[in-house]
Amino acid sequence: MIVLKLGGSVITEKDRPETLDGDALARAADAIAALEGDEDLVVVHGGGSFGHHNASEHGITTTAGTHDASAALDVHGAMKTLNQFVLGRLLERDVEAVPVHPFSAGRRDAEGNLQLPTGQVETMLTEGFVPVLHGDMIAHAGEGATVVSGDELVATLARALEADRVGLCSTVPGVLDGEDAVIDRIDDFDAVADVLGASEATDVTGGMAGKVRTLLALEAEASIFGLEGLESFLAGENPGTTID
Ligand SMILES: Nc1ncnc2c1ncn2[C@@H]1O[C@H](COP(=O)(O)OP(=O)(O)OP(=O)(O)O)[C@@H](O)[C@H]1O
Ligand SMILES: C=C(C)CCOP(=O)(O)O
Repeated sequence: MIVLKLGGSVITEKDRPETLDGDALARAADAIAALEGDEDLVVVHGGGSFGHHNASEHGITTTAGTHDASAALDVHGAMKTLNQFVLGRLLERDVEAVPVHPFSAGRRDAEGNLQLPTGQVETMLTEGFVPVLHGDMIAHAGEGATVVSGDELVATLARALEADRVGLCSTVPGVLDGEDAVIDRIDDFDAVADVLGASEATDVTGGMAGKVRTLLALEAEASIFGLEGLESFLAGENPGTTID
């Protein structure tokens, strides 16, 4: 069982609102379609230039919510638009991709912890589908609705489904050190904290520091790599940075 996140920074042009990077998405879809064997795959995608701009305009983050349904739907609608593009590129390649919209499926409790039932995802997998989730809005006790990042969804799914492998395909070839070289392995947040930054583009969910923190908390080993590493990751290798 593999849980794979396609970073919004890879599949969109993150600096230009609601702009797809069609070539990059096609390459990612090619790599997924080439996955051999009968390994289960769950795909999660991030927002990139879809979702983050809308959330930022409304002042919505993962902790600061809104009770304004039209603001929530603005962000959710942008993410559904991107989800349609991702599904479309996968379907064109005969990947049996089906959507799961987290806004309709999960919630956060008053402490902000994500609760995401996964029965539908498990049944989809058993029936031969590739579930495709995405960063989204989510009902949040006491806050209205907040943003849930694709990274959080990956971590929650990996735990619930007992994933063997977790991959984050981003726009960088891995986590970079102070000299921009890829760090091979990270097992301690403090050892790398000073090189981990936010995203360079509009991003309400935490950039690289948030990713490393989230992945370190997982039991399964995880990899962060660029588009050029996606095929080898799906083939069982460990491109980029391994987080354990
Ligand atoms: N030490 C680091 N190594 C690599 N990237 C870093 C580092 N510090 C900060 N970054 C930034 O983190 C970005 C990746 O995080 P980002 O959240 O944008 O990725 P994503 O998950 O692909 O996109 P999205 O959040 O839209 O889904 C890089 O593009 C880079 O700007
Ligand atoms: C709704 C939004 C902003 C999606 C956030 O998902 P991410 O790009 O994985 O951080």
